Amino acid sequence: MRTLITYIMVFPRRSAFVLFALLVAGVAEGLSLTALLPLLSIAVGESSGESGIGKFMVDILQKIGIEPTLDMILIIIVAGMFTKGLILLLANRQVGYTVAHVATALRLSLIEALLASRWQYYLRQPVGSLANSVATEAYRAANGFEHSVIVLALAIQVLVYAVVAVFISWEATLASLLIGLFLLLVLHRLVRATRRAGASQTQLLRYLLAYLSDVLNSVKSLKAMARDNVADAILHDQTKQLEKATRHEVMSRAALMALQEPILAAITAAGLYLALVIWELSLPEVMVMVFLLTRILGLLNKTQRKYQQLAVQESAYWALRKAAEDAAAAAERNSGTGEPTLDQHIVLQNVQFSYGEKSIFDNLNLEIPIRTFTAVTGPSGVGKSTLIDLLCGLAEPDSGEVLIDGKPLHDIDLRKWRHMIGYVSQDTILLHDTIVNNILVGEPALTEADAERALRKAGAWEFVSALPDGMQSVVGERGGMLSGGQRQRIAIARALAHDPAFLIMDEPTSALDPESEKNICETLQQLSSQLTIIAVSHQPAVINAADRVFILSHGEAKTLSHG
Ligand SMILES: Nc1ncnc2c1ncn2[C@@H]1O[C@H](COP(=O)(O)OP(=O)(O)OP(=O)(O)O)[C@@H](O)[C@H]1O
Repeated sequence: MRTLITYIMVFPRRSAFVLFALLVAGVAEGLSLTALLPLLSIAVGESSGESGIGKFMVDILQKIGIEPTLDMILIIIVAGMFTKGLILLLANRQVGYTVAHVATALRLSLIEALLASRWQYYLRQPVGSLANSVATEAYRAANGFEHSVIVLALAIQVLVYAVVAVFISWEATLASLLIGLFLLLVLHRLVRATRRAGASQTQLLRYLLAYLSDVLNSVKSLKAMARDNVADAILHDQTKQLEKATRHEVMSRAALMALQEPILAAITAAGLYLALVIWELSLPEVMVMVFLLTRILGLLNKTQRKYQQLAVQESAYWALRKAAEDAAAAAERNSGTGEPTLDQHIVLQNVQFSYGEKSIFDNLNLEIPIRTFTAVTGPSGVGKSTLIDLLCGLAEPDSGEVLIDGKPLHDIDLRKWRHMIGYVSQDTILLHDTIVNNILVGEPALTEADAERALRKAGAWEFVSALPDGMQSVVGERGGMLSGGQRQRIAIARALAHDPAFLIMDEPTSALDPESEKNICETLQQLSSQLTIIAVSHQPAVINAADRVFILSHGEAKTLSHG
């Protein structure tokens, strides 16, 4: 029930629209069936001109100039059904479009919240379970939306039907509704069982996909050590559990379907016996009772089946919504509005930083003047990458300041500051695409001329222009058709394409041979006359090429002087 209400509150306009479409279809059906009333009134022995709803219908028909003969009434019923079919077609189309829209809206809300979340939060999210949220959960949640609107439309239809039925026989209507409610209550256990099965499917799918993506990412090393069977066993086990949950769902669904009809038949048979044998009602009266009973109960049964389907899918909606809400709660702070400039220096002043209990910097102080090449070195795990995160605003100091031209970074518009940064990560992965696309990576503001200029600056133009297809050459899977040094130059060109003022490089030469490393270092030295560079590195060649070197140790930075 909560899901149903929530869906409608989250998508009010679309729900109203779909509901309206479904109701119009229902009313069309209702109207065409109302035309049955004169027939029924004849059936119960009322002469069509005397009293009640039959007379009402006859009057209306006569007023619009239609004589209520049997053939005319039958034509109206059939025409009504055709109209209903047409309206239903339009309504279903609307439902389909809306479901697609709901899935897209849910996906986007999660993706946007995640991309806007703090880096530390983002790092903790398993990729597989995110992929699962965006793919399966959004799809299931959108189907849940469809079912909830249908449940609502059917419930309203039951109500409308009951109102019409009261005019024919209030006793039969009351009896139908009471029996219907009793049936709903008796079979509700099956709905609850389906809900539990749906919730465990949602949970298991998350685990399974999170684990699967981890395994697939490291499959080579697992295979090489013949340990893929362990992963295989775990995946096998999780898949089996998922199958079990699906079986429970299928069983409850099938049981509900299977039980509804016989119970309904038994009730109808008992009613018939009572009416005909014990109460000795007339056959036409009994016919009316049976007609209303089966119609109302049929609709109620259908409502419950749809509600059961909603119960399977609702957990996907809640899981997805929780993921999006958690990500939104962990949104990156960007309260700064200051316009960034980089005309003087970047300074870290008395910076303290820790990951939870683990202290990384106690009192970090360092200065990076503009148009210099600064190298940062230190033992593994000392906090070099963390320093870079602080400079980009991906991490915030617990105390102390990151100052850009003397302005605290938290007062500066973070996005504008990041636009001024060119970043080359430790593990740059080139896309299986052309060189130019690898440099522009879809940035609409950049042109091929920017890519060429960046390649020249990165010292890569010589080898790129010598390729048969130049910048249009495809680099292969992960850039496999280029050498390590060439890949690194493409990565540098990518970081330079938007003309950054500050170039950050994490281990720029760790995978290179001495010759390529020397070339990259020369390029960085040349570039430092135009922009500010910081490179994290263990490599002596980089340290020697830099203008200034800081060694991180014990939470502080010490300057290394060299000639
Ligand atoms: N997101 C995180 N949550 C908790 N601890 C972290 C996180 N990121 C890094 N650490 C820890 O903080 C310490 C510093 O990590 P960092 O990656 O900055 O070191 P590093 O000097 O760059 O190491 P390396 O040279 O091995 O890349 C490490 O001990 C690491 O385990």
